[in-house]
Amino acid sequence: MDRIRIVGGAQLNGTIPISGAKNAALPLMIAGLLTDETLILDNVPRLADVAQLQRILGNHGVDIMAAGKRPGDHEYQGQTLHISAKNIIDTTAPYELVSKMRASFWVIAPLLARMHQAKVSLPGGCAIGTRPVDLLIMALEKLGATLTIDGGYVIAEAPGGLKGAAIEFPKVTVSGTHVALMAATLAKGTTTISNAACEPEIVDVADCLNKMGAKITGAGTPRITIEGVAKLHGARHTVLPDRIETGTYAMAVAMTGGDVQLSGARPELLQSALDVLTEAGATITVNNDGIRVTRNGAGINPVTVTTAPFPGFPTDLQAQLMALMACAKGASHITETIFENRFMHVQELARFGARIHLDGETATIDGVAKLRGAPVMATDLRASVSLVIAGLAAEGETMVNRIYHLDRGFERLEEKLSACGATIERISG
Ligand SMILES: CC(=O)N[C@H]1[C@@H](OP(=O)(O)OP(=O)(O)OC[C@H]2O[C@@H](n3ccc(=O)[nH]c3=O)[C@H](O)[C@@H]2O)O[C@H](CO)[C@@H](O)[C@@H]1O
Ligand SMILES: C=C(OP(=O)(O)O)C(=O)O
Repeated sequence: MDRIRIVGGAQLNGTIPISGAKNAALPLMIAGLLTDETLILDNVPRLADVAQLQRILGNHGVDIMAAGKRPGDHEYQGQTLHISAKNIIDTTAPYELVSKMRASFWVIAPLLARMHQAKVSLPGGCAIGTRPVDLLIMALEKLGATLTIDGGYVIAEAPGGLKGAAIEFPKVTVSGTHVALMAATLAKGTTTISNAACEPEIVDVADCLNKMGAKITGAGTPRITIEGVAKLHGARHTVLPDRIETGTYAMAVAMTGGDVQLSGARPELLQSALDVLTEAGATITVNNDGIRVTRNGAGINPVTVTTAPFPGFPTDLQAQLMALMACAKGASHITETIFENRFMHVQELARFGARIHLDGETATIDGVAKLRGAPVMATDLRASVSLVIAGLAAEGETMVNRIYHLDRGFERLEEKLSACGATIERISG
């Protein structure tokens, strides 16, 4: 199994290009199932999750052509995918494929909307909580589908097609909103989604669906309205920049000190995190090319932060913030409200000498003057990268084991960080 070796202590200085967002690219690829014409997606990141979804879509009969750099592209352009679901040959998404990645479960929505049937294994994904799919099932039932669970599979049927309905989510759910949105585009009549997730990735998917001929208004607000159409067509769409990757590198710079340009980043996608970083003592400047993060000399101020759905502080940056606060001048408090078990990084950060006390959903972090490198490993994506950040700031050598999760969500992590002066390398085997 691959590992990442880091020798910490150096400041980060230079430019980091921000990739397309994993959490937008995945539902956008899935939306390709809604049409028999070709959907072209630009700026798709090269990630293990994207490759895995290509396999899953391939199993349904989808043709995917990947093109790399084109003349005129700058060095770090993401890949372009041509997704053609002309013939869907299989409406089953098997356990072996779906269990590796949570978002793959969402294929249930377009399959049901277009083919009126789907059999999809219950999902896997990051181990950060129980992560049920009851609200996704509720939304599809509201749209007139019949769903049963048998042998670990959700079997969904809507023989006469889906019908528009009023869907109200009792809690904000990104997955529920994606599924309801995609399914409703081809339903007969009008659907309203209340208490919808407002995450930028939902807006990106809605924008793409509208380019494909869907009639969606209100995406980015808690109330989305979808007027169903009989057919969607092909379109071309560019995946928005990854706000979690942006926030992760911003926190890395805040922790090590230095001066880094996050090229292509969009500040409005992570304002709450940028505000927290400013409070912590980093200087954030917005310019034409993205966001510049600097921290010179001064120490890190402690903060009190609670994760919340967008536009609140994202749960996907909670672990990284905790790494940063491990070196703050005083006690910080971080409360996780989205996932009940997203603290797997606490015991690993302790290996660096971090002092973190967990009480229910709140972690108290007593900052220490210096972290020291250590062998560590993590069981989820953002926890893994929090260990990389801690390793960059720690004195001495850190070995991050079991880096499979990192490859799911961070494109060319070692390359981007070494270009800014970090000593970081992948050790294969
Ligand atoms: C691929 C992707 O985009 N993943 C993101 C997505 O995950 P995901 O879409 O899985 O997260 P949700 O917003 O759906 O989950 C939020 C909360 O609702 C609960 N819930 C969800 C569905 C359901 O049927 N029943 C239920 O109880 C979940 O357990 C969780 O406690 O949004 C999360 C919250 O911003 C992010 O951390 C993930 O990175
Ligand atoms: C939790 C995440 O991914 P997933 O929902 O695919 O597990 C994530 O992107 O941080």
